[in-house]
Amino acid sequence: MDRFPPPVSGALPLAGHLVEFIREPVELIRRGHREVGKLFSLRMPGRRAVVLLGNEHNRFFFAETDKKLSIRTAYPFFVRMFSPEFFFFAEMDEYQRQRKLVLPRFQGAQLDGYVTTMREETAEFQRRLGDSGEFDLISEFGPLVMRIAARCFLGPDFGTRMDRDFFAEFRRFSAGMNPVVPAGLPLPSVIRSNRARDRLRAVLGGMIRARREHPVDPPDFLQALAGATYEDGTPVPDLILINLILLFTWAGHETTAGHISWAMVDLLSNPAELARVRAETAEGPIDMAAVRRLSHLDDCLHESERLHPVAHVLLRQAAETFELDGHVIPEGTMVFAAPSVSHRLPEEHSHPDEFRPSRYAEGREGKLERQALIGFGGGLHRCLGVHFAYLEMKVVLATLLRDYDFELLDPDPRPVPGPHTKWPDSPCRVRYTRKVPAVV
Ligand code: HEM
Repeated sequence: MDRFPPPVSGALPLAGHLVEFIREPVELIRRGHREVGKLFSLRMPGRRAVVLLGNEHNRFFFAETDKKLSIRTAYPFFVRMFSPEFFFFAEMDEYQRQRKLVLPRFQGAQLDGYVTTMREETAEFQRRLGDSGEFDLISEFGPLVMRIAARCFLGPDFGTRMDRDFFAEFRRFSAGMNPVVPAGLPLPSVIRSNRARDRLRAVLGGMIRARREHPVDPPDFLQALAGATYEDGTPVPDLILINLILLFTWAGHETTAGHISWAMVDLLSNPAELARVRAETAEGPIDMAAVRRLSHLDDCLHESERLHPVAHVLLRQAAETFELDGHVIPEGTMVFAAPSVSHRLPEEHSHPDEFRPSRYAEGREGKLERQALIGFGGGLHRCLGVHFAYLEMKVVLATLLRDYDFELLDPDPRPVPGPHTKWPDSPCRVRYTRKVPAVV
């Protein structure tokens, strides 16, 4: 097929680009851009693969999702972790039905209810930190984010039902995600993940049944799900409800912990920007009204999303053969978008490698810069938890930066190698000293 997009160099005889993709996907895609441009191919054993870069191609990628490009068949490991006919693995009608159940819980005033939990968990985190010391960002932010998600989605009593095992169990479940190896391969990590999934399902099922027998008022996230029906009044099967809770806890924990860690690194490496954020957080408790005023922190978080998108590649599969830029993309081809590379194209972002939150300032240019960000995806499947994640990152960072002085002990960390979520590689430690008495 000579109209297939040209390949990047470096394919090995049998493995093609697979080994390099597993080790350093971002470097490989950057080289593809340098050598070929914004549309090129990778050689993967037994599969065709192409990479799309830049704003125009990103628009195509999201606009054609569920049309020429399928998200349903793109992440096969997801079916094993959850189930067929669940969320974006389901037919469009069923996906929309399930999405409508939860969308309101992540919008508008509903989000305000999570702020109290986020503040309480951050205060508890600070109690554990004490007045001074050192910590590795991802090792500490990981459990903090997990606790926040568990309490927001499972309620205050999740700890008594799950105890510390919940976190270990959840990590085992999550470690079964592997975007590269074939879904059916019985790797030890996959077997452990399946067992953890089954145990988590049993506990979550018990919690849902308990809420039906003993409802809480006002209803929280779990209560709302326990009593949920579809629009036509049909009850929602328990397996769908359980999977939704697993999905939200899973989809948000490594990603959010990674993003907060990068934001911390970026702010501590840019004292002038940090000073502006501190000025916004100087007074009073970090409640919803305060969060709404944190516009510079918001810009900084967007800049960290641009420079270090933790979901560094997104995947679709060609649902039919189509033409793009004069090339032919056959049905079945894996199609990648790569925020990690697109976000730093010099022709689309000025000073692409510099931390410049002012690029999002009011006005047309600032708006265009924001629209070019795809760290949370785009179109219909844009991250359902984006507002939750931004809220959480603001509450945690604003509180910590208000109350502590930090120093970055491992400057300029590299992203963790490999195909998974790209957080800063350890060690990435900070030293901290409390500067004000706690305000809770
Ligand atoms: C910094 C944190 C996060 C990042 C970077 C992130 C990133 C993403 C991205 C890139 C997608 C689109 C995937 C694709 O198009 O292939 C996505 C989808 C999704 N995310 Fe997030 N996410 C984050 C936090 C969260 C949180 C906190 C939740 C839930 C509470 C969540 C739930 C979801 C769900 C349910 C989808 C699927 C949406 C759909 O297909 O309709 N995410 N996320």
